This record gives sequence, structure tokens and C-alpha cells, in this order.
Amino acid sequence: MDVGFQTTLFEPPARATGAGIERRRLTEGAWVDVARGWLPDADDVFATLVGHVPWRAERRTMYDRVVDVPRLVYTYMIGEELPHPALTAARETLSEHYLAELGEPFRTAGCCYYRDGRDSVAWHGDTIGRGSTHDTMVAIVSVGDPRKLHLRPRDPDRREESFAVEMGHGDLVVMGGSCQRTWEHAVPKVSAAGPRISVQFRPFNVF
Ligand SMILES: O=C(O)CCC(=O)C(=O)O
Ligand SMILES: [Fe+2]
Repeated sequence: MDVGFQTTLFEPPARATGAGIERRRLTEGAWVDVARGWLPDADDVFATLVGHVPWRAERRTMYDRVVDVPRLVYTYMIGEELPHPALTAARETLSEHYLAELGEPFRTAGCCYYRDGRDSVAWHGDTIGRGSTHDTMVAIVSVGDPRKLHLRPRDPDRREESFAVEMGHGDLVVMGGSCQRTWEHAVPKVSAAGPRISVQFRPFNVF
């Protein structure tokens, strides 16, 4: 009998854990948690997301014009199956790890595809729904080329506190506390970058 084969066959798939998550506390009750190389099967997750997510070009009405938002998007709503088991497992792990602090599970998964360095997202907080008035969390898993998540206080007089977190292949970055309403974040354009996909897990009624 080939014992090696048997071992591989019955080994459960690698699973992300709460280990290795480090917190940086920001002003006004905001914080950011980071864990490097956190997501198992990141190569496979990236390939699956590129090929299987029904990507949509986002259009947004600004004043009298409809403009293209430079990235592709798709949001898995509550009850929709995620396209890769590592993402389903990641959401469960995050829900368990943060339950005491968040008081509820992560429910939706917003996906963003930054095709190259020209794709980006402008300064904003995720303030549609409850994030505008209550503490909440947005947990981001990144796959593909690294991009930087820039953060700055909403208060223009405190902009010297601004900083950036690199989001590399398989990395986890969680924004928590008051981060969505007292701080803003952005993924600016860069002169050169390969494709990157971001999966943002959010609780009910946070967008
Ligand atoms: O690309 C990211 O990881 C951040 C995306 C983001 O901030 C958003 O979609 O609200
Ligand atoms: Fe955001």
C-alpha cells in the first residue's frame, strides 16, 4: 500500500487560521489588522476568480455624466455560493476569529479585479449602510500582484497620520473599529502592475 498517497488523500485541505494576525491601532478608535501569506491555495484562488466570476464593468453617475469606474466588480450576496472553497473556509475562519468583537458573521463578498496599474479606487469609506454610523469590519483578502491600500484620517487637519499597507498575494488586511467613518482608504493607480483581485468580506448591511 502506498502510505504517502493515503496520507495525501485523507489530509483535510489547508485552512487559514486566526494565527499571525497583527493589529495596528489608529486614531479615533480605528484599526487595521494584517496577516501575510494568510490564504491557502492563493494561486488556485486567483486563477478561479479570473475565470469564473461574472465580472462587470462598473458605471457610476457623477453629476450629469456616467463614468467608467476603473476596475471590474462582482458582489456575492448573502446565500450565494463563493467560487472557491478556500474563500468559503476563509469567511468561516474570519467569522469565528472576529465574532466576539464584531458580534455577527461576515456575510457578503465583494470582488474587485484590478487588471493593471491603471485600475484603481479613489478615496472613500465603505459608508453605505451601517458603516456610516457604527463600528464594523471589512476583511480584505488579496491575490495576484501586490497593490497598496492607502489610509488617511477623514479630518483634513490630521493628514500627516496617512500611511499605506501593502496587499500581497494571499495577504489579509482587515479594517475595523471606526475605520470606515473616521478614516478613508484608496488603491491609487501605479505606473506598472499586473492583475490583482481583492475579495472583501463584509457583515450584513455594510457596503
Ligand atoms: O481593492 C481593495 O482591496 C479595496 C477595495 C475597496 O476599498 C472597496 O471596494 O470598497
Ligand atoms: Fe472600500
